[in-house]
Amino acid sequence: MNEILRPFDIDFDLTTGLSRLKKASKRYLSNMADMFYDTEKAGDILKNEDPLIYEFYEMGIPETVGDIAFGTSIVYPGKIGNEYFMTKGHFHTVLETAEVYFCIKGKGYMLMETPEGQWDAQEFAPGKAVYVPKRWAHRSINVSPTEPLITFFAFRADAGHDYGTIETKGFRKLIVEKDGRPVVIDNPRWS
Ligand SMILES: O=P(O)(O)OC[C@H]1O[C@H](O)[C@H](O)[C@@H](O)[C@@H]1O
Ligand SMILES: [Fe+2]
Repeated sequence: MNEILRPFDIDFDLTTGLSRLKKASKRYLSNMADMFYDTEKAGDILKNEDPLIYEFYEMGIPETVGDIAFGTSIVYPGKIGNEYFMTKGHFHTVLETAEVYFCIKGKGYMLMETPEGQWDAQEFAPGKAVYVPKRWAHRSINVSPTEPLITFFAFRADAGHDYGTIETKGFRKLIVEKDGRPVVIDNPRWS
């Protein structure tokens, strides 16, 4: 079906990243417990609580060529062990599709890697845009102890999400806190 949308607008609050008009999708620790490398720590936390790690908007844009999917993504502050709260991260199913993120609030990184093993981490700060080229898997990471990381994203609406690779192998690199600062380390569980 080639649905064509009418023009519309939507609000995103610059302090919370949330819209008053739409409901966000929420990911709790229980939805991604074994994506944090310290799975034992994640298990311990889950015995008492199930923290909200991030929220993002799926606007229901048709997944057709020529459409652009967009929304905000809000990663909350926190850590599992010394690994910061982050999104699951994904490749695009149509690998040859890029994405752009604009940081509205907070402090963090976009961690990226290609299937061939290149990796990169670009800093998020308010007013900075990060370009995720085609072929690069991407994960947002919030390194602030107090503030949410709020980004606005836009990508080709038919790109799709490929979670499988990241769910089974993880990213080659992790961003963790060491001596009070974020550092990039090799993922001990990557294989
Ligand atoms: O899909 P995740 O890796 O869980 O990240 C959550 C969301 O983050 C970003 O903002 C992307 O642009 C969305 O397409 C994605 O679904
Ligand atoms: Fe994406």
